[in-house]
Amino acid sequence: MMRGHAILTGAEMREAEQAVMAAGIPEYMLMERAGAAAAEIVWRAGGKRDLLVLCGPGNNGGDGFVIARLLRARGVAVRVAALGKSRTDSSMKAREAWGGPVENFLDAAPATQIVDALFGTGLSRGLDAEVATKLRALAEQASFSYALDLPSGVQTDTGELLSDVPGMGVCIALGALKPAHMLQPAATCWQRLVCADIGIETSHAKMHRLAPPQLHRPGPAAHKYSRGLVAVVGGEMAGAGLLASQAAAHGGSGMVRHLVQGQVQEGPGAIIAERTDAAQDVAHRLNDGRFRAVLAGPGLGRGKGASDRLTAVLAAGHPLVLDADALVLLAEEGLNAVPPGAVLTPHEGEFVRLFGNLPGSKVERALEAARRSRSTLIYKGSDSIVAAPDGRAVLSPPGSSWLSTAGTGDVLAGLVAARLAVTGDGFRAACEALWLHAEAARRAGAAFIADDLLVELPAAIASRL
Ligand SMILES: NC(=O)C1=CN([C@@H]2O[C@H](COP(=O)(O)OP(=O)(O)OC[C@H]3O[C@@H](n4cnc5c(N)ncnc54)[C@H](OP(=O)(O)O)[C@@H]3O)[C@@H](O)[C@H]2O)[C@@H](O)CC1
Ligand SMILES: Nc1ncnc2c1ncn2[C@@H]1O[C@H](COP(=O)(O)OP(=O)(O)O)[C@@H](O)[C@H]1O
Ligand SMILES: [K+]
Repeated sequence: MMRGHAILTGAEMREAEQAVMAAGIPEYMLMERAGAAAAEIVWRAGGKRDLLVLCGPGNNGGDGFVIARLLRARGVAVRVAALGKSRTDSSMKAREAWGGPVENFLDAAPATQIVDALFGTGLSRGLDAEVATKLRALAEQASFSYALDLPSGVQTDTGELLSDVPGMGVCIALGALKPAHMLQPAATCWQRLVCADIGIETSHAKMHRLAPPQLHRPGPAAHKYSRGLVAVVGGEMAGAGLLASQAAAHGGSGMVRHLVQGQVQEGPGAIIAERTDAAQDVAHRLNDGRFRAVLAGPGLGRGKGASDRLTAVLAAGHPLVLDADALVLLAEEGLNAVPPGAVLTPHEGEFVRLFGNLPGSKVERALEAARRSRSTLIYKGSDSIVAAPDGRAVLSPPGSSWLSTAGTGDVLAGLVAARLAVTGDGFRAACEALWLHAEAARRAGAAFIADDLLVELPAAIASRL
């Protein structure tokens, strides 16, 4: 599977930094690397436009002093404004190397470009109100704004805003991404995110950014069963099952059987829709060893009939994708009812029903839920997370907010079922489906409805072959 950028928490970042230092590279050299990488980004974006670097008391501020020095050397009119004294050895050294005037932050006049190097991963509380207000004013008056590592006020591991954070142009992540670069509300505080390599070892990271998948076209020996047979078990709301089954068909599976409750609705001829009103009809149809994935939940319903259908699904013993009403029904029975090894796709409401109000960041909650349910999760939202019981997590960057419309979750669930049937790997399937879903939404543009995502899926898949 293609791996995206590594994501490290603040503590993991410090450990990685310690490892580099243990290998003989002093902290100040890392600061020079960070400052040089960021200065290059600022130089390419803003050239010789006048620049104000806002430096805090810690190493984030130290990085700022390095940027100021390097861009001054390139002929940029640089001013520096600091929030008090520099308190770390490296930042004192960087300040000394700058050697130029240092204005008082609260008195600083605006500039065409600003670098926010007030606080990074060391932020321990929200900014004082007057500091936050001044930062907003300077950011709003600048044409180019850069947040160094993180915008000041953003909590590194949770993505919470501990104080008011102005919108920034570019966020320059240093060494590795941090959870806040993917999590809401932080992840919408900038227009562009870049990650600067500073030589930190990240190969051990358990968290990664969602990467475009590497997909494969069917080989010459492929046939519909070898490509993966999917069952979508529908219920009371026919439309949801129809959306999910079409997504499963377009998502790359070889064949989709849609087990419908009630009248079979008009749908694509390629999907084998069968009326299976009684739970034993579902059980009978699923008694087929060729199924590589069974999806239940979209439009299932929550009454006795739905519960019986779900029981038949669980008893069949196939690889499972459980969404929507299936999750609500399972939540009523308690976590032990969740079959280990399934892929669960809860939105926030379903997540809380299943797992209660878990503490911690969204990633921590996702990982804890995956561990407790022994299942792979897609914890949905504008910062969807794939989490596995073994501690792996993949975080998706903010996607199209037009996805916030009915039925898009059904499409995602169908896609997961398709990719599970193709790959046989729940975690991989979840990541591939999440990427394809986001890509289909991107291609669909504005004001789409869930059905429009289906039309975009072939192109989304073709783009990754
Ligand atoms: N790790 C790495 O590999 C590398 C890290 N690098 C860089 O280091 C950055 C992390 O540096 P850092 O740890 O010194 O923390 P930083 O964000 O500068 O702030 C800490 C200071 O701020 C203070 N403070 C906190 N909140 C406050 C508030 N609301 N209002 C006022 N004060 C507040 C806090 O004081 P205290 O909480 O103790 O009161 C402390 O004095 C990282 O983001 C990256 O830019 C690179 O140089 C190279 C490689
Ligand atoms: N504001 C948003 N930005 C990006 N994606 C979103 C947003 N809101 C919802 N989504 C995505 O849209 C889908 C909605 O799924 P869900 O809530 O289950 O809807 P439904 O049950 O109606 O299909 C999920 O994939 C979710 O991650
Ligand atoms: K910052």
